[in-house]
Order: sequence, then structure tokens, then C-alpha cells
Amino acid sequence: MADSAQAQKLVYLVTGGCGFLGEHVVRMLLQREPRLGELRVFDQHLGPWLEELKTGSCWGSLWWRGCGRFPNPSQAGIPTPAVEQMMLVSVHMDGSRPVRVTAIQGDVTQAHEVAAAVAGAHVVIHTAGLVDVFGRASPKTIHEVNVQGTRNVIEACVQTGTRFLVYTSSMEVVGPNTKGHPFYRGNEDTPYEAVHRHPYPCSKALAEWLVLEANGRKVRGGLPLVTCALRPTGIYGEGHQIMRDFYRQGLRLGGWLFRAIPASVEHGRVYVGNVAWMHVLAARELEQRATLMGGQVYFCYDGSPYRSYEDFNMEFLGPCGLRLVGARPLLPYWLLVFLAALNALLQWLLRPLVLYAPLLNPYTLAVANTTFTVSTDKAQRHFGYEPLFSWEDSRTRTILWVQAATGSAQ
Ligand SMILES: NC(=O)C1=CN([C@@H]2O[C@H](COP(=O)(O)OP(=O)(O)OC[C@H]3O[C@@H](n4cnc5c(N)ncnc54)[C@H](O)[C@@H]3O)[C@@H](O)[C@H]2O)C=CC1
Ligand SMILES: CC(C)CCC[C@@H](C)[C@H]1CC[C@H]2[C@@H]3[C@H](O)CC4=CC(=O)CC[C@]4(C)[C@H]3CC[C@]12C
Repeated sequence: MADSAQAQKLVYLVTGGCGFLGEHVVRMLLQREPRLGELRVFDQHLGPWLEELKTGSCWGSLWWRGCGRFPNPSQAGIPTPAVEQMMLVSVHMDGSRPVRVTAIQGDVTQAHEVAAAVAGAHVVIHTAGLVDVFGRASPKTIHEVNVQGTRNVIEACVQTGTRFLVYTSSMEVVGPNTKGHPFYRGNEDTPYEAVHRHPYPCSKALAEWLVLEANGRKVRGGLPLVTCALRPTGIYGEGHQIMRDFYRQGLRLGGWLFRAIPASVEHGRVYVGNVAWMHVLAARELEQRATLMGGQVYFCYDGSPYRSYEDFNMEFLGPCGLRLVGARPLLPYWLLVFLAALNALLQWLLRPLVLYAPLLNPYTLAVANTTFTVSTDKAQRHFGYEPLFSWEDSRTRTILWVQAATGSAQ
């Protein structure tokens, strides 16, 4: 392995590499991808943690090599991007394999910036996206980032000759649907009436379709593009902002959270480290297993237990001092529907003045109140995926993160 790793150095690009999932993908690649030669981290907002790569506090001996321009993409006929910040960092993972990490501040909606970042990459992991089910962004913006951004990534691969593309899709491309039909222990082939009205699932479904349809297109040089899409369910783990929001809400209520959704409504959740690992494995295996994996979708899964959204969150918030009140919902469901509708109305009325975007709205209530669990082994069969982190491990890591992020260690 060491010899072949020396022989072939690959260039990876991770879009959205500074997001919740993206950061884990970046770290996972650095830790576990032996063929990694260069890692390009593309994001609209570069995270301060990238600085750690220079100081060596992340993964052993990492050091700063200096500022520089992005490698000239003109060989591929691509104009140099107008990016605001770039840096080159040289990383030694094990003392023998230097990996260059290039942070690129850019916008996926800008085709020329994407093309310049993609030029010369062997593999693209496209996680960048606007995750908004609360009405913070306009439907147009969500569409531009999630759909046009994905189109730009695909076209960049085709123009520049990049052959392997892994797309972070979402369970939301399947459901829950607006009719509230349960998806119980479903797999990639389970029939389900997918009806999308909300801008976020609409955009993810369209983007996923674009990615899968692009499989087999000839890229520059004449070889076929190989694509696949991974569909995480609700991701949790270190960096999960909604978990932090729930913690803060609990604190405001004196350490209590009040059950809103029946405990019988089950959600499938997946640990961010396992989602990242699945991305790394899928990207690694796409070349060898192109015929099998090309154009395929895979749910992301691991050993996390099926629970209601609130009970699952309590696995982490409980050890941080919060309590969930009520074996059954304290408010009747019709009242929640009313409050959710009221929130939507207030959001609309207040929009000219202020952004009002609470967690509860008709869409989030419908999602939270509908069972959606997956049970599949497709990723295991197709590319040998096994979760890297056990449930116990995932739980402990998440608890430690919530405690550190909120200063709630007991
Ligand atoms: N969080 C979740 O539970 C789930 C997330 N996903 C998908 O996973 C992906 C990552 O999501 P998260 O990490 O949770 O979200 P996030 O918001 O933490 O990360 C998204 C990243 O994309 C970047 N980004 C957004 N717009 C951009 C643009 N125009 N150009 C360049 N970069 C841009 C953001 O700066 C951010 O760093 C998304 O595609 C999302 O749809 C799928 C299923 C579940
Ligand atoms: C008391 C309220 C009714 C509780 C509201 C909880 C909601 C904020 C969350 C319940 C389910 C979540 C979504 C689900 O995990 C699936 C998702 C997949 C994605 O691709 C993006 C995130 C999300 C839509 C996630 C968002 C928060 C919930 C709606």
C-alpha cells in the first residue's frame, strides 16, 4: 500500500469544506486517504480551524508554507478565479507523505470560480449547499446555490476533465412528503410518494437528479464522468448548530425542554464522522467500481438508534443538564399546527423589517412529526462501507462537543 500510495497522488476538491459536514470530510481525507496528494477546500466562508493546519494542532506535524496563487488553471482554458483568499499549507500526515492543503474562498454560483478550483482535480466531493428549512434565505437563493451551484460543479468537471464526482444529497429528496406518509426502515428501492413543495427539498432533488444524469457524460479528454449521490438523514455530531440551538432554548426555559412530538415518531439519524467516512470511501472506490456505483444513490446510515427527534437529542442534551418534560406531548397537535402557521405568518409580515425564523414552522413540524427511518446495506455491498464510529463513540464525541461548545460540562 505504501508503494502504491507513493506512486499515485490524487488531487481532491471538497466544496463546502468549511461547513459542518465539509470540515469532517476534510479531516477524514487527511487522516484516512492514503492517495491524497493535494486537498482543495472550497467554501464561501473559510473557517478559522484551517489555521490549525499551519500550527500542527490537528494532525501531527503540519506547517505553513506561505501564500500563493492557485495553480494556474489555464492549461484547461479556464480563467483564473477572482477569489479573495487563498493559502497553501503543506501537511505531513505521517512524516513521509506531504499533502498540500489549499483553501479557496469562492462561490459555487460563480461558474468561473468553480471551474478554476476544479481544474486539475481528480475527485470532487460536492457538499456545499444552503441548508435552510427555516425561511432565512429566499427560494431563489436556495435554488441558485443548491441547483445552479451543482450545475456549475458538473460543468466544471466536464470542461476540465475531472472524472469523479460525489454529491451530498439528502434524505429530503425522498421525504417526508407533505402528506405525512411514514417511511419506515426504507431503503433506496422502497417506493414512496415523494412530493416536494418546500424550496430546500425541491433544490436537493433537482440537484441530485442533475448529478445522476451527468453520469457517463464525456469529460475533457473523452473519458466518462462517474457520479454518485449520498443521502444523509439528519446528521448529528461535533459542529451541529441545531443541537446547540436546542441547548440554548432549554437553558432559556430553566433547563427544561417540553415534548412536542410523540415519542413513537421515529427518525433515522447519522453521525457526521460516519457520513464523512462514507464520502471518503465512495470517492475512493468510484474509479474501480464505476460500472456498479456510477449514477447510484446511497442512504447514509450507521448504528445510531431510531428515536423521535427530541428523544434522540436528549441523548446528548441530557448529559449536559437538560431535561425533557412529558412522556407525551404537552400541547395538542392542532395547537402546534396553529403556532407553526402563526410563525409563518409573522415571518411573512415582519420580513420587510426583520428576519423572524424560528425552529417551528409548518414544514419543520411536518418533518419532525413524520417517521423517516432507513435500513439498508447498499453502501456496504457496493463499496464496502462499514461505520467507522460505533453509536457509543458517536454519542460520547457529540456529548463532549456540546459540553465544550456550551460550557455545560457537569
Ligand atoms: N445537516 C444535515 O442534517 C444534512 C445536510 N445535508 C447536506 O449536506 C451538505 C452540508 O450540509 P451542512 O454541513 O449541514 O451545512 P453547512 O451550512 O454547515 O455547510 C454548508 C457549507 O457550504 C458553504 N456554502 C454555502 N453556500 C455556498 C456557496 N454559494 N459557495 C460556496 N460555498 C457555499 C457554506 O459556507 C458552508 O460552509 C449540504 O449539501 C446539505 O444539503 C444532507 C442531509 C442532512
Ligand atoms: C418542536 C419542533 C416541532 C421541533 C423542530 C425540529 C426541526 C427543527 C427538525 C426536525 C427534523 C429536522 C430535519 C431532518 O433531520 C432532515 C433534514 C435533512 C437535511 O438535509 C437538512 C436538515 C433537515 C431538514 C433537518 C432540519 C431540522 C428539522 C426539521
